[in-house]
Amino acid sequence: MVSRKDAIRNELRNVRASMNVNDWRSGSLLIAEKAFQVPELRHADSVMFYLSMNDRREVDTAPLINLVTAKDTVSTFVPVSCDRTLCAVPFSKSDPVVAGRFGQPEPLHARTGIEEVPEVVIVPAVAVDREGRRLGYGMGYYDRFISGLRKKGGNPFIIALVFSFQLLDSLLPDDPWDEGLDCIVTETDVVRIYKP
Ligand SMILES: Nc1nc2c(c(=O)[nH]1)N(C=O)[C@@H](CNc1ccc(C(=O)N[C@@H](CCC(=O)O)C(=O)O)cc1)CN2
Ligand SMILES: Nc1ncnc2c1ncn2[C@@H]1O[C@H](COP(=O)(O)OP(=O)(O)OP(=O)(O)O)[C@@H](O)[C@H]1O
Repeated sequence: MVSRKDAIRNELRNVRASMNVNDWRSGSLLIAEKAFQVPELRHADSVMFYLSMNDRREVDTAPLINLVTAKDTVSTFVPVSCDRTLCAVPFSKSDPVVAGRFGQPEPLHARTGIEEVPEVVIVPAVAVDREGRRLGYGMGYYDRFISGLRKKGGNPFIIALVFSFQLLDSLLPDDPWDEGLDCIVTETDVVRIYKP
């Protein structure tokens, strides 16, 4: 049976994959500029990015990585999959990358075992809603990772980067393990989610 999450996921993945390269590139640039206006990111000392799967038209993180790392005091991390969760490994933009298990770029020389909780975590998404729910590829990697950071006592600020067609007006299904977003950035909007 196809769950409601799977149905939305399949539909939005297809729409996204059909974006033409110019719209993807210009949209990603606008999203980077907007995201860099978010104070929590602009002033962060440590940030975890994702390395985008550009063929799938995930929002390209390269322009944002350039903006954030222009200040060379910022520690930057990217995820590598370890067991059923993610590890944050230090990353510089000149580091060589290779395709991971699902085709996601990962640093060739991943230094794991870093316990630091990044102040800001930039997450990819297939779809999000205005209350901060997020759908990914459906394997729960980011949910497990973020809940693990909270168990360590961290309180990272979570920002999703999406194209505006991925920000839905209807609400996504909410499962008990879903970790909420703090902020959503599209080409046209910054949506902050207020949690009472
Ligand atoms: N760019 C990027 N990096 C990322 C993620 C991501 O969503 N995007 N991740 C987010 O978690 C983590 C990697 N996890 C991923 C999990 C599944 C798939 C994926 O494409 N799955 C296949 C199905 C694979 C299978 O069933 O064996 C698919 O959906 O087509 C990709 C990444 C960390 N790095
Ligand atoms: N904290 C957690 N502990 C144990 N299992 C979890 C946890 N979070 C998620 N899962 C499992 O992960 C699976 C996928 O969850 P979901 O469909 O919400 O993924 P997603 O948010 O779309 O994926 P991703 O986070 O990888 O981008 C679920 O079957 C769920 O049981």
